[in-house]
Formats: sequence, structure tokens, C-alpha cells
Amino acid sequence: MRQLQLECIEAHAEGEAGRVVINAAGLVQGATMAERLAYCRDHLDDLRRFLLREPRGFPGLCAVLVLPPVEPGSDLGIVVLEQGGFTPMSGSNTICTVTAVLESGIVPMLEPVTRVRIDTAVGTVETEAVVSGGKVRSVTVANVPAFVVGLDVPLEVPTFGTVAVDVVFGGGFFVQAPAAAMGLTIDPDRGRELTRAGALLKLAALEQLDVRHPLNPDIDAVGNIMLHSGDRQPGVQDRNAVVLTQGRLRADDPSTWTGALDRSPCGTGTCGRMAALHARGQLEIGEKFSHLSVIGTEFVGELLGTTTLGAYEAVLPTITGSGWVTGRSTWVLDDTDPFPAGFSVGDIWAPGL
Ligand SMILES: O=C(O)[C@H]1NCC[C@@H]1O
Repeated sequence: MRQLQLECIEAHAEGEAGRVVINAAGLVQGATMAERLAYCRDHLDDLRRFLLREPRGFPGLCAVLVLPPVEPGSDLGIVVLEQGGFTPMSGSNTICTVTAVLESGIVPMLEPVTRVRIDTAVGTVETEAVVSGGKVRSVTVANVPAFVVGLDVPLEVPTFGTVAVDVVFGGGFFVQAPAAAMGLTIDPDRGRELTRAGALLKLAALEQLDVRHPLNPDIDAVGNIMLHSGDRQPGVQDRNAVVLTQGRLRADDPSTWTGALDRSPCGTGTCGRMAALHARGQLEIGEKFSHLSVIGTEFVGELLGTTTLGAYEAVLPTITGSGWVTGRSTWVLDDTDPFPAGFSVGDIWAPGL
């Protein structure tokens, strides 16, 4: 007997897969997006694993629950599912969602530009899709304010020693460091070493850093890690590799020191990186910022202005990229299936997490 049936539009944004769940409204309770995110974290973690892990998912996959809006004038709300947990916001997943809801007709498409307003647990996000011939060509996401918690913060990282990192918020909290500081380059061939370094940075961040979003105190931990190409230099292309870890990391278990690299240039990470570069005097308001992923795909960022958020000086970041629909799927759970929350195997992940 089938107990659960999830209707999805499969998509990717600049290579990063996002499974957009379009019939999840009845599964999530809460009057605000913050309450809904908290509800997902408390009650729907098995659903997240069901969607993202084997035998239905894969390590490079994220998903999005498309929910009714909560703010007047918004079109929808989203909660993002990553391998490490539920998150309030994601650039690639927002682009996947906008592309999916417009190309499927869930939200009417108006040529040449359609605006889609999206509620998240850290604020409302305005998006602008360039459309022609019934297709979404690109999506610009005017993200929630991004800010710097600290620049060059010393972290004691297992096996690496002291590493100076930037702690930033760009829709989620990130620790960001030059790949060179870990003896690495941003190259897909070094993926295994990049994920190991990212996992160890995250372990250190979770133990040593206190972060809290001024508008949503439940957002209180570093989520993802960005290794980047370092200070901006004329003629040098900015690149990054964002490490998405699994849920549980343990300092005493090297099998957990792993993760998957974001295949896109990471929208939230790019927004946080732009906040840090602005604070360092390396990115002006209104200047375009081309950021490449580990596979060479691009988001173009821009800071539209500044604002304040609680005690933080913040910037107003946008990112632009493209998404593509890759399929339609219906995921079901048979009540005799032994893996209702999926599984992971130590050939690519830490086993059993
Ligand atoms: O673009 C982003 O913001 C992200 N991509 C996958 C993980 C992050 O949420």
C-alpha cells in the first residue's frame, strides 16, 4: 500500500540538482515561514532523507518544498532540503523553483519578464525571470540581506591547524576560506580533498563559532563551507567550491569527514562572499561579480545597496543564473519498503548517517 506520494519537477541550476516538490503543502504546518522551517526540522527529517538519499536520491541532490505564501503579494514559500538538513534559503534551489513553477504553469509566465516573489524563513526574496518562447532563460534572485559576522577569524581545524576564515551570512551562515590556505586548488579532480577540508572546517566552526540570525534566532549554526580563490586580482577569475556535508560530523570518526561539492557556484555562498569582499574593499556597490563553480558554471552577482540588520551592517545582493527542467517524477513510499528514510554507504558517504 502506498502511504506517501510526492509530485516533483526535477531541475538543475548551473549543474546543481534541485527536486522541486509541488504537492507538499499539506505536509507542513506553521503560520510563518520560520514556524514551517522549524516544523520541518522537528517532524519531517525522514521525508528529507526519503527524497535525498539512496535509493531515490543521490549525494549531489537538494530539494525544495513549494508551499503557499504567507506574506501579502507573495507567490509562494519555500523550505530547502539539503543533505545536511533543512535550510531557509538557497540560490540554486530558488532558480530551480522559479524555472519549474513558470515552465509548468503553476505560476503564470509573462514574457519578456516574470516576477516571482518567494517567502523564506529569513525574509522575502524577489526574483525576476527572463522568459521567451515559453522558456525561462535566466533568473535573478534579489536575496535577503547578507552580512559579515567576522573577517579572518582564527579557527583551529583538525589536521590543518589554525586557518583564518570569514564568517558570513548570505541566506545561511558560511565559513569561507581561500582554498590555498588549506593547500588546495578549486579543481574537480581534487573533490575528495576539498570535501574533507570542508568537513573539517565545519566541525571546527560548529565547535568554536557562535552565530545567530538577528531576525530568526533558530538560524544559529554554520551550514556550508566555501573554499574560494582568495583576494580579487585583476585578470583572475573568481571561483569557489562549496562543501555540503551530511547531517552528522564527528571529530573522532574520519569516515564522516566527507561531503558533496555544490555543482553550482552556490547562490547563498556567493552572496556571503560578496558581503565579505565589500567589507574588504574589493567589491563596490553596483559592480558585477562573476563567480564560477568547481565545474565552471557561473552566477553573476551584484550588490544593489546597503542596509542594517539588527546590529549588522548588511548588503543587498543579487545573483543571476539559469535553471533547466530535467524531468517530472512521482516518488512513492510502499509501506513494505525497508528504506523509508533512505540509506548511505561508505563508498561515497559516511555509512549509515
Ligand atoms: O545556491 C545555493 O545557495 C546552494 N546550492 C546548494 C546548496 C546551497 O543552498
